[in-house]
Amino acid sequence: MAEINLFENALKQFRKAAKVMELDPCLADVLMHPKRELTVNFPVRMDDGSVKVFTGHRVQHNIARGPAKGGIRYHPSVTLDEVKALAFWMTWKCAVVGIPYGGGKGGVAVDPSKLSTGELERLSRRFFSEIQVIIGEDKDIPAPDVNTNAQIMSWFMDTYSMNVGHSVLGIVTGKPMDIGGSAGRPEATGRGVRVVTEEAINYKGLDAESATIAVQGFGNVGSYAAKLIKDELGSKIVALSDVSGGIYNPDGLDIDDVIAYRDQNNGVVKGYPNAKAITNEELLTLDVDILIPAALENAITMENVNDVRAKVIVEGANGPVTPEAEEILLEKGIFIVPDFLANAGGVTVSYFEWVQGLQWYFWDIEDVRKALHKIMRQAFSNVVNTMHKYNTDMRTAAYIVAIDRVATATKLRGIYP
Ligand SMILES: NC(=O)C1=CN([C@@H]2O[C@H](COP(=O)(O)OP(=O)(O)OC[C@H]3O[C@@H](n4cnc5c(N)ncnc54)[C@H](OP(=O)(O)O)[C@@H]3O)[C@@H](O)[C@H]2O)C=CC1
Ligand SMILES: O=C(O)CCC(=O)C(=O)O
Repeated sequence: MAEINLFENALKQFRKAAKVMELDPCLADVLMHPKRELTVNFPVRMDDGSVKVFTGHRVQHNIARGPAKGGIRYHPSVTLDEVKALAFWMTWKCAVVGIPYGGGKGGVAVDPSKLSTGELERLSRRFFSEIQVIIGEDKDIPAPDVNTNAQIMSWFMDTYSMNVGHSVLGIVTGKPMDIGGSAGRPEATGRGVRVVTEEAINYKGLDAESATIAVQGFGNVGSYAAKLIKDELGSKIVALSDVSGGIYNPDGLDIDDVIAYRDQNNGVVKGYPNAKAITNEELLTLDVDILIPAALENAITMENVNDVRAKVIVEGANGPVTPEAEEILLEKGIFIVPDFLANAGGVTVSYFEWVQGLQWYFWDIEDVRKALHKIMRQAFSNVVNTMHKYNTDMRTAAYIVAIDRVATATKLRGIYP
């Protein structure tokens, strides 16, 4: 299979929307370029006394509407192009939900499961110090993404705070609540997925309680999405997976039980007793009402798109469907809630966390959830209305809403006519 360049794919989506909305080509040009790209190669002392050099990146795609915002990922396949694509999507994500940020993203090419806790801490602190030249609570605010978590955010916050000599809560989001994290941030991306799934169910005239759902990826996003959709919408989660493979039960899985099993089983769902084992490939092509890819990018490509049978796809992950595969899904009439709308719940609660940190005043979880639901519902409705207005698909409509906001800010700030 030809190598997929994630940034090129992201630009293809953008160009499609720019054409539909007849965006000024000069503006399109500036909006397609990342503002800053920083690559750092940095040494980390390993437990055996040796020193290894790691490579990481931080990209700020656009800062017209506010500071750059976006997570940091640890994964062996991290590249600059991947981080550029993820930063690009963050710009549209923040704009589509109307929070005052631009887009940023970071990543380190590393398999964290191969590091001891000490090595992971040293790598995290050194990487954060290396990118400190471009980050700041009013410049660029990192957060968790794949394989990073609240502990790593604590090390980031502590490293920055040590370097400047006082505690800076607003430098990073996704922190534990004891050091300025927000109630509801761990569940936030999954909760946002739950809200747009409910909206999609209503929009498509499906019945929430009889709807069958398959979720690929059982980490932060996938596990909370599965739990909240089952608990709050009453839908049947019939299949789940992680990198080790999938599990399937046509009567519906008990998500709390699967989470408990995973937590006692080295973090994997493989071997869960009350279900049949399936592969990740089989999960993606199950005959379900709703498919939620919530693992990594490029899950649905030209290789498997013709086998996809879901009626609705809610993209929990960033970039799970390639542009070519999407055209086929759209021809088949499959309704897709695009990534930067579907998974915007995380950055929305990160925004709440940042605001709380700047004010040193913290909200109750009920207030966080209420504000999140309102923003996600409003964003879904804006995108559906735009889809009808332009007679287009949901992703293109989401780009149109978001591009319009960033273009307006860019024009107001000058330079462009
Ligand atoms: N965390 C957040 O707030 C947000 C995350 N996202 C996006 O959501 C996606 C998931 O992120 P998140 O949940 O945070 O990451 P996590 O690291 O918490 O979880 C990732 C999950 O995906 C699984 N996985 C990895 N590779 C594969 C594969 N090839 N096939 C099946 N499953 C796989 C992992 O399995 P295993 O554990 O076995 O490796 C794990 O269950 C990413 O695209 C991320 O960018 C988007 C918005 C916000
Ligand atoms: O919470 C955040 O700031 C960003 C999370 C993220 O990286 C994403 O939405 O892809």
